[in-house]
Amino acid sequence: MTQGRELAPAVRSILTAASERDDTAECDPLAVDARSLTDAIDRAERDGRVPVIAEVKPTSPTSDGTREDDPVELATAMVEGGATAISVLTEPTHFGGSAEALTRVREAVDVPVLRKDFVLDEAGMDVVEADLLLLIARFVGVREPTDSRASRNATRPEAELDELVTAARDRGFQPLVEVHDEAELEAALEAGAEIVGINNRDLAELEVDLDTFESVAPHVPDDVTLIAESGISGPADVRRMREAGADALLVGSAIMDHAGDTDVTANTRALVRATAETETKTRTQT
Ligand SMILES: O=C(O)c1ccccc1NCC(=O)[C@H](O)[C@H](O)COP(=O)(O)O
Repeated sequence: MTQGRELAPAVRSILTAASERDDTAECDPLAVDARSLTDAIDRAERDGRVPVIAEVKPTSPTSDGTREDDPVELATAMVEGGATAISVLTEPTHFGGSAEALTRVREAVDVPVLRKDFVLDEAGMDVVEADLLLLIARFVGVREPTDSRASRNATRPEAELDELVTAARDRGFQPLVEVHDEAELEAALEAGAEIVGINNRDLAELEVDLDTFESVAPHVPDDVTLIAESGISGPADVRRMREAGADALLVGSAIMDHAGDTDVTANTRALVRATAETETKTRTQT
């Protein structure tokens, strides 16, 4: 799915690192007993909370700094602020994440936990248990060329999106398929995705534009759980994404506040309580 436009150098570097990762040791496929995201969203809606998936994101290529806080303390503080689910970056080199952090977070909270990483094939799934697993449509079927001819990963076959969706479900994960445009959405739906994230961050330029969600969301069938990802900076953006049809929002930077080091409970709560009583969802099936 990456044909066409160039990727930002930081994203190329992320993909190269993903291709060369040695945490994808050959091991038995995981068998996960997953916590349901849709049930968690329903609970939030009943409580009058905007469903927010709060992200433990120590740093990133576009962050203003790094937060060194313990991931468990961050995650429990986010849940205290009303988060419906937690996303944990497990990519170590560019995001400061780890599989161990995810495991500790999942043990500490009772909400669903998303593994946010750059999974390119089935072997990449069997690293750590999580309730949801991110699959990025743009990166499926593509492996960055590696200089390391010795890298055993260079010989792993590339997978198709439908195969990865099935493989994730076979392990018990709920696959969250991330898209950025209509073509990727079509591929995600053809692959059988039931949870779709529209990423407002363009991985070619790393620029964020909330218009992306607004333009792609109307093409998402109503029976798909739809998540607005990236660039949601405050309550006004929450309202905007909800009005455009988001069932839930994935928020990292605005909660982590890498530069300001503010209270993640308060930051989460501000988003969870962003909507007034008059909330509308205008997504229509096409
Ligand atoms: O966040 C980045 O800088 C980034 C750069 C390159 C590829 C992916 C990147 N982010 C991954 C994410 O999906 C976000 O962490 C997530 O959607 C939350 O975004 P935000 O609320 O804007 O931090």
